[in-house]
Amino acid sequence: MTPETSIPLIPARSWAIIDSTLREGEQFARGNFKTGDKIEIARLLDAFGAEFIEVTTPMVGAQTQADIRQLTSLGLNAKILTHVRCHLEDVQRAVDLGVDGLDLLFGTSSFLREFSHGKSIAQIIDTASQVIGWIKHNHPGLQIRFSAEDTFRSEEADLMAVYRAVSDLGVHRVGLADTVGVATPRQVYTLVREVRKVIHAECGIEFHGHNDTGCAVSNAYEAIEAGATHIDTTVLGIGERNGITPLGGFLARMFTFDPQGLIDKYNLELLPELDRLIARLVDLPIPWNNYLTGEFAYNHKAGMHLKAIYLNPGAYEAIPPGVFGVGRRIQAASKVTGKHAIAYKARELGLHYGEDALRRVTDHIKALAEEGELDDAHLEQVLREWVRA
Ligand SMILES: CC(=O)SCCNC(=O)CCNC(=O)[C@H](O)C(C)(C)COP(=O)(O)OP(=O)(O)OC[C@H]1O[C@@H](n2cnc3c(N)ncnc32)[C@H](O)[C@@H]1OP(=O)(O)O
Ligand SMILES: O=C(O)CCC(=O)C(=O)O
Ligand SMILES: [Mg+2]
Repeated sequence: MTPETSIPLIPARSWAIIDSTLREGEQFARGNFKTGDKIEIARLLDAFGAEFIEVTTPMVGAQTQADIRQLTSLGLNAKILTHVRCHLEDVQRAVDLGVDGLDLLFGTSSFLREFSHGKSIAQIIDTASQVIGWIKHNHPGLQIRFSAEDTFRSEEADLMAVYRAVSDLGVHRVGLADTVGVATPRQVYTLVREVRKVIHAECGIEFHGHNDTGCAVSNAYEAIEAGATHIDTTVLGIGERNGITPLGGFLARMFTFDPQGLIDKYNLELLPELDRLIARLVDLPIPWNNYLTGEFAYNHKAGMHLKAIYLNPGAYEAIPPGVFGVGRRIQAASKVTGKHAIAYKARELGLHYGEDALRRVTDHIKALAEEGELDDAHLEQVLREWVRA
């Protein structure tokens, strides 16, 4: 079987991951990583192939500063960015910690202008100009990103003024942040296209999407379709409230467009280890329906599915689990099973039935399962006894 040819090609080389487990993830209810945890997370993300790792602002305190220093001295391939307010003091504290870049932000919505920092758009641009100017003059090698926090509740004219100004000031990326998770995929697509028109061609576009309304993955996808170059993720999606675009969900989405590109770019089989590591550190189970690595993400049960799965797993799987280091589970013991699944199970046990016997044992198994749970061991027992009977 050849894959569907109508799937568009979005080359994996056209975008990069900024994993923010060590920044947004620290804003998760149970995210409070110790130095050793941070090193373990950073090393695993680096081994996975994440292009960027975003860490918390050094303004948090002395321990966080020391941790950033440790992380930047690990010699990772991933570039380390620190997330700081657009404020000279924060920036000056950050530049000596060995980071590769600074992710600046300033809220542009009326909510944040009124209730967070109290600055007008003109004052935001003026401050951005001072801060960016200072970085470029004193630390020209640092990457600079400027994000308009709460982008999707900001006035479009204000946004365009801010993005045009910071692009003219020479930032490497601008950021669009769906801070309260309210944006729809179409809004994200449209706004990214608009922003592209006012910034310089070499300036990247980053998207940061919260998941309050369940659109974090689709919004990240739409951002890329519209020309975004960088997507913020966290492992398992941890972050403020119910979090942001999860690394695994985002990769699952993008895999379908350019499987080989993803395989070449990342060590995808490390994803389960990353998910397990973060689940352990935040003391929560991996959700049962988690993208790719959830306990039942590759569980197949219905008879109609099983018949086809045995012939070609691609019939009911968009993404082959082995690529991400996970296995599939065939659940043949249930009331929704069918004769093909039962024949297959029997063959695995070295048992063979004629057509009639297969129909009868299948019906018997379905009836048993309708009365109560039937596990694999019980199914095996029934199949063996049936042959002897
Ligand atoms: C949507 C997001 O996730 S944004 C990132 C959120 N990240 C963080 O908050 C990082 C962790 N934060 C901290 O450790 C602390 O909040 C600090 C060190 C940054 C600041 O601490 P404090 O001085 O005690 O201030 P506090 O947190 O109560 O209030 C926020 C301050 O930041 C200011 N501020 C908010 N946004 C910005 C901005 N983009 N640029 C500059 N200043 C800003 C506010 O005006 C307020 O300062 P003010 O008291 O002078 O008005
Ligand atoms: O800096 C950014 O772009 C994102 C900040 C953030 O976490 C948010 O707006 O939700
Ligand atoms: Mg956020």
